[in-house]
Amino acid sequence: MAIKTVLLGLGSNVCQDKLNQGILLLGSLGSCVVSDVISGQDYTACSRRTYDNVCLLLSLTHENELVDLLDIFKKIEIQCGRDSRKKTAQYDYEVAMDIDVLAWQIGDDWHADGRRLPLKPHEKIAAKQVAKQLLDWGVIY
Ligand SMILES: Nc1ncnc2c1ncn2[C@@H]1O[C@H](COP(=O)(O)OP(=O)(O)OP(=O)(O)O)[C@@H](O)[C@H]1O
Ligand SMILES: Nc1nc2c(c(=O)[nH]1)N=C(CO)CN2
Repeated sequence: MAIKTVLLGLGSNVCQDKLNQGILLLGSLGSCVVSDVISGQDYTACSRRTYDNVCLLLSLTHENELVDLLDIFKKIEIQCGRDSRKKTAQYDYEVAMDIDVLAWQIGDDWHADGRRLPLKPHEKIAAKQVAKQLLDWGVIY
C-alpha cells in the first residue's frame, strides 16, 4: 500500500553536519517539518559518543511502498557516510546516520512499528514537536 507521509527518527553520533546532510536529502523527497536537535549520551552506554537526534515529519511528493522507502532511506544513510563495518567497539560504534521509520500514513490511517514502541524519551520529545496529534491519538506512545 502506498505511503504518503512518514514520521522519521534521525540520529548521528558523528557530527551535526551529518544530521543536516540527512535532513537535506530527506527534504528533497517532499516537504518536511523538523524538530529541534536533541543531544545526549548513547542510551545503550555501548559507546562514549554523543548522539544528535531529530524527528522529521515528511510528506512525500511521490507515494511509495514501505519496502521501497526503507531502501531509499538506507541509501541516504550510506550517502551520509554510514559504514556498517564501523558499528563495532573498534570504532566506538560509529553511526554517521541512522534513519528509523517510527510511523507512516496510508490513506487516512496511521500505522506504527510496534517493535519501536514505546518511543525512546528523546524520540518522544522530538515527535511531540512535529507529530503531537499522533501521540494524542495513541498511534505512537
Ligand atoms: N520501521 C523501520 N525503520 C527503519 N528500518 C527498518 C524498519 N523496519 C524494518 N527496517 C529495516 O531494518 C534494518 C535496520 O538497519 P539498521 O542498521 O538501521 O539497524 P540498527 O541501526 O541496528 O537498528 P536501530 O536503528 O533500530 O537501532 C534495515 O534493513 C531496514 O530496512
Ligand atoms: N542518545 C541516543 N543513543 C542511541 C541512539 C540514538 O539515536 N540516540 N541510537 C542507538 C542505536 O540505534 C544507540 N544509542
